[in-house]
Amino acid sequence: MLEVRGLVKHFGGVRAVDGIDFAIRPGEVFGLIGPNGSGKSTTVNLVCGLYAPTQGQILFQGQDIARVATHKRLSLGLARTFQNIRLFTNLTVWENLWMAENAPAHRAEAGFLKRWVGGRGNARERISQALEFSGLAHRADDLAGSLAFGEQRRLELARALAARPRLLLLDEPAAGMNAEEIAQLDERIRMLQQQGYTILLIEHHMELVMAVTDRICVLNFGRKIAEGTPAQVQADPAVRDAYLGTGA
Ligand SMILES: Nc1ncnc2c1ncn2[C@@H]1O[C@H](COP(=O)(O)OP(=O)(O)OP(=O)(O)O)[C@@H](O)[C@H]1O
Repeated sequence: MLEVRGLVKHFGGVRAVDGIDFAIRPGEVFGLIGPNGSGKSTTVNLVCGLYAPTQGQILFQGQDIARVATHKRLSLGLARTFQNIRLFTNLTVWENLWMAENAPAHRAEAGFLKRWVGGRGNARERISQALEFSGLAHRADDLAGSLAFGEQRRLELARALAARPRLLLLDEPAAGMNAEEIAQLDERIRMLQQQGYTILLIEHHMELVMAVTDRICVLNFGRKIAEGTPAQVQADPAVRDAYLGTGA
């Protein structure tokens, strides 16, 4: 589904990502973890197109997208949520989803009026489903800015889903959430996987990562130090060393 080969990103003298490789299989939940500053966000930004790589390939369904514009990546089926919530706070919940449904990726498919009345494959129906899935149906007409923090995070997820991605990038979705919200997030990630989504999860909350991922890639100082199942990476001395300084 997504393969990263020899990916490098330097910011001046900082080697934020320093030659990493990994491959995500269709239908899996793939975790990307590592201590602060290890290169996770930079990797996600490279994959979704916010940054151009210094070197390396990003293959999405076999096509090298390393130089493809962000909105085109969205149309190919790559959507993300942000670590820092980025919603249109002056629009309603429903309108935020409608904007996503009508992302540049889908604009060419039908005229405005046709889309507005829900002509293109029932956009309204899909928005309803995204609202239902994220537990926000009762807040559809409220301004996004008036939602509680946890609800805004759910709206971020719903918005990414409304773009109908094949690969969903979740950038620290549990940040700032309480235990109950994290349990709900855990459940939602599993449901999305059952529905056929492929997910790249960047997360600091280890319990969540270990519970929902199939495989994990561990970064440290911009390099991959381990890859494997949750059990394998947890038992890896290099990983324990990177996190706790208590390895081999
Ligand atoms: N735009 C930038 N300009 C310069 N340096 C940057 C930039 N973005 C990231 N870096 C540096 O690159 C390195 C990797 O940062 P990155 O944000 O990718 O790490 P991270 O693993 O996502 O960290 P965190 O867990 O704290 O979010 C860090 O040393 C960081 O300071």
